[in-house]
Parts: sequence; structure tokens; C-alpha cells
Amino acid sequence: MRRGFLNREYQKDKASEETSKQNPKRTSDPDGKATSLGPVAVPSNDIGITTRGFLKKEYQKQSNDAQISAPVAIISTAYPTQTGGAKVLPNPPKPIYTSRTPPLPGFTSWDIDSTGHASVRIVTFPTLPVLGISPGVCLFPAGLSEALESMPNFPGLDPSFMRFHDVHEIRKSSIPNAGMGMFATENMDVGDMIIKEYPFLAQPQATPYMPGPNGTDPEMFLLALFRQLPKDGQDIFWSLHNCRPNGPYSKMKGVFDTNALPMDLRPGDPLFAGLAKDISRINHSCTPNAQVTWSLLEWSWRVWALQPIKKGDEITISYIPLDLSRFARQDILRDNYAISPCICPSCLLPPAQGKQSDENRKRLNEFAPPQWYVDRRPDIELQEAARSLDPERRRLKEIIKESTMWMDLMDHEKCWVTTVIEFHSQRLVKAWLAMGGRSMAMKTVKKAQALERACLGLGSGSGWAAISRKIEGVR
Ligand SMILES: C[S@@+](CC[C@H](N)C(=O)[O-])C[C@H]1O[C@@H](n2cnc3c(N)ncnc32)[C@H](O)[C@@H]1O
Repeated sequence: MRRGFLNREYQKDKASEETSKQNPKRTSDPDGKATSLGPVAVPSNDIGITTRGFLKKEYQKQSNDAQISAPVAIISTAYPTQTGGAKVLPNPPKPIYTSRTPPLPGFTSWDIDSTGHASVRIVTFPTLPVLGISPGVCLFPAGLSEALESMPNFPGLDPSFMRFHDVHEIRKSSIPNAGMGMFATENMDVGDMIIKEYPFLAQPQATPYMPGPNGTDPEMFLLALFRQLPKDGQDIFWSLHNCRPNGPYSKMKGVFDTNALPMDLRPGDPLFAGLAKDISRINHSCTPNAQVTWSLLEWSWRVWALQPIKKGDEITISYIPLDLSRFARQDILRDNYAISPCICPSCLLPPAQGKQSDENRKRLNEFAPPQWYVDRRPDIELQEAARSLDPERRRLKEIIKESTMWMDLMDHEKCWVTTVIEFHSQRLVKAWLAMGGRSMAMKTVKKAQALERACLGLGSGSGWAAISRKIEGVR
């Protein structure tokens, strides 16, 4: 999911509420392609190094406690209040929890039972006293929390995180009218981790609608979740920004939609979105210096530096796919985040340069590696270059020039596309090695490694560590 997806879908849903009742929508980001660009979570196979058992034990303890103190949704057959989601709910009415929804044709991810009803649970996530983190709450379709729990090492903890010290602070943004923002308290390099954080409230990007006296209420589950938060969690929730204070929806929905970050679960599961105390404070730029990734196994987001960041710089991420034109970006930002206009460096370019920037981004977006690469025959190009027996090695030089151009284009636009990084970095490394340029090959590997970590999260790289060891071994 991209930031904004919730809002956008919701607006659409609102307009076609009646239709939605018959055929509820799933908001999703099926292409997954833009994940390399914005604050878009990618399906993560990030396993990292986990302290086996530590979190798991903590989690089991919480689950057991949960059964006693009943943080699991209470079954209710009635839904007497709230309609349409347009009410402001600073003091929400008495909680109504439900584990039954009306029939949901086509909404298979909610495990509809033989009576045509779907079940949901609200699960309290582990307290990690050592990290001083309050429990978070999450709404799961029936069976999903059990499925996640049964994954080996879920939720895991990267021990390096225990040694991680804060390199950020939250204060007034340097962007006019942007409210609060996150700032670096240390210098950072590309690929450095800025913060790791757990969601304190999460739900599927699309929840079933509940019937109310005047129609449906898409906020039903959000309210139920909110009610399960501890007091400090509720305070954090209300402290977050609402970009639509004057409606059309409730403050609760406004806060969620303004701040929700994407969370991909297992393939086939509904896409989730959640709130973080600090990461939700990060403002948008179309030339961001940071990127958010989600790790299912660690049940947490990480923010990575995409550019060298100096102490005191504001951290920015992109809420939207960056390969869009300025006009398209401005539309999405205005409609979904009330950012109007975006005054980031690329949106402020003079017309001619702005047009060029749009073209560059389109080009990056449309990049497709050649068939021989897709067919996993990556050496064919170099073999051909070697066969030509050209003493000037013109073909190799052309390859280096072309791939360097692509890497520079991304750097120039601050628009990183993982397929471009992967293909052109690999090509450059091989061409440099063929030319005897070991140090240039090594430099390319280091850059690709850092960028891929920033774009995809831990453990998602294309084996750059192994390549780097191999090059180091070449004398
Ligand atoms: C996720 S919140 C970011 C944190 C927020 N600034 C705060 O004070 O908590 C998103 C909201 O911040 C504001 N914002 C973020 N980036 C902005 C930008 N580049 N220009 C103006 N406002 C921005 C918008 O109101 C947007 O809806």
C-alpha cells in the first residue's frame, strides 16, 4: 500500500457506499512495483538474526494474559450507534466490539463461515519492557493471528536493534505548514538505519462494513481497536496529525488515514496499515532522503537513509510513487494528505527542468531489463564484448557509460527503482572487473548494497555481500 491509498479508497468507497455493501472492496497495491520508490512496504522475507524464543516467549505470555483479560474482541450482535463515519469522535461512545460481520460476498480474506459471517479478533501485541514499548493492538481476520504466531521466530527481534541508539528527534518541521517532523541527530550515510518501530495500532487496509441505523460504518473496527489501546497509546493516537480536521470523516478516521503506514503480511493475506509513534511523524518529499520498509517477522518498520543525511536535517519519505509526473503527484498529495502544494525541490523546478524531471521519472518507471537478463543469462553480454577482441574495449566502455547514466539518473531524481539498481549495478560491477577496475567494481557493490538495504530492508539484497567478498578475494 502507498500512503494515501486508504484515503483515496475510502473517498471512493464513501461515494459508492451502497455498492460497497454488496461488494466490499479490498484496497491493495497489487503491482508491488512502486515499492522501491515510496514509503511502500515490500513483501519482506527479512529474517535477520533473531534472539530465538525471547520475543516469542513474551508474545505467548501476552496471548495467555489476553485470554484472561479479554483483549480479544467481545462478541456483540448489535451495533446501535454511529453512522456513515462522518461524526467527530473525540470522546467515542461506549465500545462495541464484534467478532461477527454481516455477509460479505467476495471478501474471502475474512474467512466467511457457513452462515455467511466473518470473524475478527483484536489481538494485543507483545509488550517489550526492555525496549519500553507499550503493547500495540491489531485487528485480524479469523485465523490470521494464529497463522502468524505459528511462523518460526515470529515475532523475532534483531539483536543489533538492542544496541541501536536514537539518531532522531521529533520537532517542528522545517517545511512551512507541515506541523511536526522528524530530524536527524547524527550524520548518516546511505543505507544507515534511522529508526525501527513497532505499530501501536494496525488493521487491514479494508475492513468489513458494519450496518448502523443509517447505513454502514466503516469506522466500527477502528473504534474497537482504539478502545483496546492503553491510555498512553490513546494519547499518542490523538496527538497525531489529522490532515482533514473539517471532515468529511471522523477525527479518528482522519488520524488513521493521515498517518497509516503500509504493512504487508504473508502473500494472499489482506494488506494491513498501522500507526507508529515516531515514524508517522515523518513528512513527505518527492526527493526524499529516507525510505520506510516493513518486516513481518519482526513486526516492525525501519527507516533507512537514501541519501547522506547531516545532523539537523529533516528526515523525509515519499508518501506516493515517485515515478509519477509533478501534476499527478500534486493531485494525490492534495487529495489524500492536504499537502497543497508540495514545495519539495523537484516540485519547485522551473517549467523546462520540471518537464525534464517528469521525463526522467517516466523513463525510470518504464525500465525493463533485457530478455537475456530475465532469462538468467547475465554473462552473455560480457562474453560477446570479450569475443569482439577489440583492443580498445569499446563495448565494455559503452556498457559502463550506459549503466553509469542510469545510476546517475536515479541519483539526480532521488527516485530509486530496485530493478534499475539491481540490473545496472550488476552490469557495472562485471564490466569494471572485465576492465580490471577492481576498486570501481567495489565502489559500485557498496553503493548497490546500501541502496538495496534502504529500498527493501534487511536481508533483501541481491547477494552483494558475497559479491564483495569475491572481489576482495581477487588479487
Ligand atoms: C503522516 S503526517 C506527518 C507528520 C505531521 N507533519 C505531524 O505534524 O504530525 C502527514 C501530514 O503532515 C503534513 N505534511 C507532510 N509532508 C508535508 C509537506 N511536504 N508539505 C506540507 N505538509 C506536509 C500534511 O498535513 C500531511 O497530511
